[in-house]
Amino acid sequence: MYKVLVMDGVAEEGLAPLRREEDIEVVIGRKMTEDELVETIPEYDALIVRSATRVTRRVIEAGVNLKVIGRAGVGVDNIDLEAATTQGILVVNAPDGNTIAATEHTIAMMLALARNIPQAVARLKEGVWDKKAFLGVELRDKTLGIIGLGRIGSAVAKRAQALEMNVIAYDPYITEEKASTLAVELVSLEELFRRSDFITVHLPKTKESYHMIDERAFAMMKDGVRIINCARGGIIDEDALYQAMLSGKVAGAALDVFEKEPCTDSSLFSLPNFIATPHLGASTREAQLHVALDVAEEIVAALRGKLVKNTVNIPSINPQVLSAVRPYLGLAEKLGKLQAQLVTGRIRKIEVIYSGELAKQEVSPITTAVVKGILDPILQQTVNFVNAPVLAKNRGIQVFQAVDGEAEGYSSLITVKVYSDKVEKSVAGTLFGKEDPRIVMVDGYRIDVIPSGYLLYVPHIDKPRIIGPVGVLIGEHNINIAAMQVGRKQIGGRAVMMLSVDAPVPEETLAEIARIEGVLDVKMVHL
Ligand SMILES: NC(=O)c1ccc[n+]([C@@H]2O[C@H](COP(=O)([O-])OP(=O)(O)OC[C@H]3O[C@@H](n4cnc5c(N)ncnc54)[C@H](O)[C@@H]3O)[C@@H](O)[C@H]2O)c1
Ligand SMILES: O=C(O)[C@H](O)COP(=O)(O)O
Repeated sequence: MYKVLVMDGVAEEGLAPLRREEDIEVVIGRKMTEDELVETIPEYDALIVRSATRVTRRVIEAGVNLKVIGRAGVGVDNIDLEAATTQGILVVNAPDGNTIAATEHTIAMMLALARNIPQAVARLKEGVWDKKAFLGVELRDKTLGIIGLGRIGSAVAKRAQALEMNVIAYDPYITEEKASTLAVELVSLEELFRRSDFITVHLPKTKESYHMIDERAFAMMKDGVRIINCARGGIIDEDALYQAMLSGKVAGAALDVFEKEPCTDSSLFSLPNFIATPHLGASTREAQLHVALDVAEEIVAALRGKLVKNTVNIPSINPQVLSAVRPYLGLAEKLGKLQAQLVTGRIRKIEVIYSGELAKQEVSPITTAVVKGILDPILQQTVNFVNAPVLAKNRGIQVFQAVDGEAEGYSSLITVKVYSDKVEKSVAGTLFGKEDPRIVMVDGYRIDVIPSGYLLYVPHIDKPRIIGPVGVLIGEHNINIAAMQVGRKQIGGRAVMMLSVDAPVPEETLAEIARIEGVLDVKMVHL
């Protein structure tokens, strides 16, 4: 008998796929503290949550019988994925079921903001019939700037166009073709800030997007801009938003999400032109039914050992193919991740070339691992071995796989070429022995680097007074250099330097390195 614990008020009707299984018992859990959950979890085989329950490392480590954790929704920021993976627990989510709900909530927030609806309702309920205080603005002919043109951003664009708004977007990870099928003009972030009357964010919270809308960003915006966030708290700097609203720069803001949730006290609440909802984006009957059904089906499949579509942390591949290619999957993903950090511009094409022994194998899971590595840092949606090719296709990225007999002296070689609208970059890797991964080539230059931790990539001109000064600058910041590799093709020509460092090199130091004469570029990479 399997036991499934369902938390956070996941929709009952959506649990039907679990309830109809005779050997699955469904238990609806009440709100619990971490300690209580740690005490409760050992008897369960599966756990289903929304965003309220924090599935911490302690909870996961206590879940000695846990096989799968299901998130009835998109964001898995409340689940310690690393702990789950280490523990061999599958994490699944339901990324599509609440797209429309979040989209419609965004449109509702935009209209409520434009027409002061929440404020007018509140005043009327106080018994005041005040028409003068709530003069609104129309959406027609206004410019809506969408940051993040994924599932929700695209759906918001369509609806805003129906409201006769001009839609522009910033999303450096989608192609022009994808944007043009939506009839959306892709612009730089600065241009979006300068041109938009309304700005809405629909991207994941990442290191890159954290406080993306800050004091500097507000300064670039039009006077009287209106801001909406139905994505994740923290993308907008709430203190900077407060100041920008106080000064009148921002005419109104609507937040569904906050940096700290639940948020019941904020300086923003004192501003009359600020409206908010308590993370209601996904809270429609339809969305809750869809996400619950999706996740319940996934849990049944996972408990039966069947193929699971929306895995967050573990690949789902045919076991026979997996055992042949498994040793290369980690390397392939790292090569993809490396490319994602080295390439600038919109990626159009990924080419994975297999040489040597590997060319005789069924290599498509390895290609998928490369694509996963490239898309993973970019997308909020879980990228896994099942959906990575579809996600690449949907984003207009072509993926090619080829074999080539020439393995440059290695028993097997994986070469990953990425073509963007700005650059063409090639990296290659191999396994030393059975499972010792190495990056052995960058842009045709031979190197030998372990793909792990922090790497500093410095293409330069092969001449004296480059390697030393780079080392000195890093050393001055007390950062230890663990290894260094230099590859060149001819004396005095172009060369690449790859340093393994024990900590990230600060931005200012990267700028100093870039200023060394003969240094052509500098990039910090984390693998
Ligand atoms: N309020 C809610 O209840 C609710 C409901 C559902 C989803 N969400 C949130 O909405 C957001 C969007 O969800 P989605 O399903 O559309 O995700 P998605 O993965 O389909 O789309 C995210 C988009 O953001 C883009 N992106 C990534 N980093 C970027 C960056 N630095 N700058 C610009 N664009 C960037 C990606 O290219 C992608 O197109 C997520 O944060 C998700 O957690 C909130
Ligand atoms: O990530 C999500 O799916 C949304 O933020 C919704 O979260 P919720 O299920 O807690 O409403």
